[in-house]
Amino acid sequence: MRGIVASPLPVPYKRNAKIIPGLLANPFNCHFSPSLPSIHHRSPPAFSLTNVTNFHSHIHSGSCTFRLPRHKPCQPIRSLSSQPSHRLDFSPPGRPKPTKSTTQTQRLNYSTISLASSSLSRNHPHDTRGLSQSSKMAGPSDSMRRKHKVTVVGSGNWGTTVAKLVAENTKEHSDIFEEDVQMWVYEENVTIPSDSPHHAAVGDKPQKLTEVINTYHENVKYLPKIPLPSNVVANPSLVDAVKDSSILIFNLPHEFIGNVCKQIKGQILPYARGVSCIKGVTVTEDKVELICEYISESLGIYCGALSGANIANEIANELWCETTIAYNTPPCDRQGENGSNGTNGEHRDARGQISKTELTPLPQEYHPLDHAELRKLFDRPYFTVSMVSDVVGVSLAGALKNIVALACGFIEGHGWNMTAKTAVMRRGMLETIQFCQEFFPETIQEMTFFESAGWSDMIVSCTSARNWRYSKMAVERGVSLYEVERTELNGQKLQGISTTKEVMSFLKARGVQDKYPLFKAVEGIVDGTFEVKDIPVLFRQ
Ligand SMILES: NC(=O)c1ccc[n+]([C@@H]2O[C@H](COP(=O)([O-])OP(=O)(O)OC[C@H]3O[C@@H](n4cnc5c(N)ncnc54)[C@H](O)[C@@H]3O)[C@@H](O)[C@H]2O)c1
Ligand SMILES: O=P(O)(O)OC[C@H](O)CO
Repeated sequence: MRGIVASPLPVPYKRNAKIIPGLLANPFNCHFSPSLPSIHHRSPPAFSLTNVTNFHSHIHSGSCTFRLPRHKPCQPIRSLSSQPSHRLDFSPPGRPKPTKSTTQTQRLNYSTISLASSSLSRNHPHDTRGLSQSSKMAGPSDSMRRKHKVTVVGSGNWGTTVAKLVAENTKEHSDIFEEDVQMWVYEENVTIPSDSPHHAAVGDKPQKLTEVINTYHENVKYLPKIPLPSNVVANPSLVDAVKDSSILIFNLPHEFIGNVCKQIKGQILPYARGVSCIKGVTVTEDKVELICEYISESLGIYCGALSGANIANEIANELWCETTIAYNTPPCDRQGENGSNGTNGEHRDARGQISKTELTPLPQEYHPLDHAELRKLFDRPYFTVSMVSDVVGVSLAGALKNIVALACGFIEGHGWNMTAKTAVMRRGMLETIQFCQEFFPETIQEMTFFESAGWSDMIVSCTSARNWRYSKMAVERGVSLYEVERTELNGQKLQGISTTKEVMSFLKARGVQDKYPLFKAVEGIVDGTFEVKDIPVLFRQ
């Protein structure tokens, strides 16, 4: 995996302006209402950046219509009731509807186009209909089943927040999960802040972060002032933290995942399953890989992806939001009615191909692990989980929005406001979708961009998350992003710079960087070869 080699952002972000050619116009006309009570569509929207003209969107009440470019044939408009699979599922704050609702199942089926051949349907990796029921009918009774042990690998701002909510759920579902949740902490010495109630006990004497967490049940450095459940167990040993865990939740800045995987390869249960909450990509020479795929291949396990419009501090304070989990239960984890696993360890990768990684089936003595169980692990009254199958859309939307968030910070730091930012968000989303279509055409499902992992994350990231906030600050202060990260973030990481560098190095290796003018401009601004003031020029070409 390539390291992060972003050169420091030169002070002014301006001189030597280079005009970058060719932002493309837009592919679809979209009308939508904020409440989206129904959707009428002519066909799944085509988001291609080619053949596109006159993008415009406006809000009106009552419906959302995707209009294809004129030359494309349209199917008859069907009402929501006759086409529930396209329905956007808005659960109100509080407990979500039962997992196996018709809507949910049918919506999941929409995300199956590339693999939905009849010969595959029996072990269709995306089809979860009735799975829990059959799983529960088969094999040992629930009370006899082995519980899943859960480890969160990472303990930053988001890692600690996810450990908190997962630990609340393991307690609540202690029939399925072991109550204690291991949380691997990259050990460091911390000083307890003077305004903390724990300060009096130790003063300014440096303490080990793991000991502080386990004593005071608070991550004073990365998630201060949030009480953690006592069943979150901080562990400074990575190998010990993952030992015997059947569920591994990866949650650390993406630049560290390579080293983590190296350390735990061969040290985990062969049938462990993963969920990556990491927003980023890995690039090796001219190959781009999803983080969850990288984890799968490095460790020989299946790994899904969690991503959404999620500001850790808000969720830690139990302010409601939603998220998206993409998980394709491997066929070998589906227990048949006779209690036997469905197949050998074959499963499909993010490109829809048979994966080179042969999985070890999850033993039947365990509770099955599918959408229903994952929802039990992650869903909270303040954290509504939507389960989908599109790992590509969920992973890449989560990674690429960080590039766009930097652009929006630059824009605002320059003095422009919300209207300019929405223009940049729109362009950024088009390039994101183009990227997915160009490099993962086999499996990408455009409806994913209407999940929390899609547009919602784009909006929140460009208006209130760290990559936006600190790139704005860097421009306002005329200092580099690295400088701001070092002085303002107290050890937290901005994922946008490294993602920009990695994505651009991949695009350049392919010779297609000019097809992504906004991404290219962000790299130019970071490197000092493009001026923020010239961003509008991109929109005129
Ligand atoms: N913070 C959020 O609001 C949020 C929300 C959603 C997703 N995410 C994503 O979650 C992932 C994790 O981010 P975060 O916010 O928890 O992290 P963070 O930026 O808050 O913290 C940095 C973490 O990296 C660890 N670290 C430092 N050096 C390390 C090393 N050499 N090896 C391993 N770990 C090291 C630190 O101990 C710390 O836990 C990122 O991909 C991020 O984009 C973050
Ligand atoms: O704070 P950021 O910029 O890392 O973004 C946090 C989340 O990804 C927003 O959904």
